[in-house]
Amino acid sequence: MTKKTLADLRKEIDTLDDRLLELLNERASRVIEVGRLKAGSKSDFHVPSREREIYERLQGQNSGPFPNEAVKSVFREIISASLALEAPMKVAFFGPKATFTHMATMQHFGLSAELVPQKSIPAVFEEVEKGRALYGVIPVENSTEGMVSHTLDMFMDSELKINAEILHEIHHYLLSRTGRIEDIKKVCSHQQPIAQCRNWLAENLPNVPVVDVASTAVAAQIVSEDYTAAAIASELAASMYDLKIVRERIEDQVNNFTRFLVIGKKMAEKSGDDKTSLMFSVKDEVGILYHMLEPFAKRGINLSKIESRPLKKKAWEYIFFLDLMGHISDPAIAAAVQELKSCCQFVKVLGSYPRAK
Ligand SMILES: C=C(O[C@@H]1C=C(C(=O)O)C=C[C@H]1O)C(=O)O
Repeated sequence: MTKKTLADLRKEIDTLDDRLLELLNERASRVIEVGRLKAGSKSDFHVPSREREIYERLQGQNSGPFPNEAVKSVFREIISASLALEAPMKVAFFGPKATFTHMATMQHFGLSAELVPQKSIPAVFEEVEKGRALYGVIPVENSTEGMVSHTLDMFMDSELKINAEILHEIHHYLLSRTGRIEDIKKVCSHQQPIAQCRNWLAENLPNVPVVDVASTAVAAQIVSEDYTAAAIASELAASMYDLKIVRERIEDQVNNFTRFLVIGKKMAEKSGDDKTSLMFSVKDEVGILYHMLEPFAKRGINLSKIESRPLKKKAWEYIFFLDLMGHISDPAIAAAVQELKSCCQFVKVLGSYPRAK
């Protein structure tokens, strides 16, 4: 058999791409039909449980060599683009553009959703509450810096539900106009990334002043107008502000993850591998901390997090935030939450949603 030449192989790839494109258009026309049916029955356009089913089915049957992770990324974009044909989907996120929240939002919703940056966490809640966006994305905790208390506080007065969580690995990039480390006379960033890259800066740019600014995106913007400055920011900021990467992954700590929440008006459907978030305040009694955990312990329910925040309206009273494994529609969890109500002033279910992997 004669060996295929580069030209032969490229010709075959072109034919395969033609078939893929044809199939994508065939798929898109079915999605448009689904959209018409949904409009007729007034049902939800965006169905995350169906999307999950598609990813899981395809990843389960993929025999390679196309990587399984890429199956999900490719189909996320196909679904994102198809969904945009049914109805435009607006998602508000805590901006500005090129922040880690922006990257996490793109990772979750794909590139065809309309992503709208908001100036504050309360503004994200408001966009969703007023129906101007279908979902909102906000940061809730960082594996090295801890909880974003502002996000937790917002749930005290809001009826929005947590629909999903997104785990995003944080990498910091040193960016500048020239891309040359010797040109750098000043480094700008938000105080959190500065703290997370402290050792790297001390070792590599010991005599360069570090200036803290409002966000990594503001830092990137400053640097886009100053050849002697560098920003610590996301990889996305490099392309958005036309900057060069001086050094990549300069964070001191490996395994630096931020967890984001997707909020919406409805409760997410059960996926079979879910988490539930609760918020409650307890009566001021002896042994109350023991009693509030008892309903979960005796049913063998796994708690993954407990946080307390001062109840602002009253000194020395606290609100608890609890994450547990399982869905609120599971009988054991529903019973535990019911029992918790007997020792609490109030209990609010913030949402049941698929656990991020
Ligand atoms: C086509 C549908 O609508 C949307 C688009 C999907 C897709 O492209 O496969 C899947 C789920 C929905 O978010 C559907 O509900 O089946």
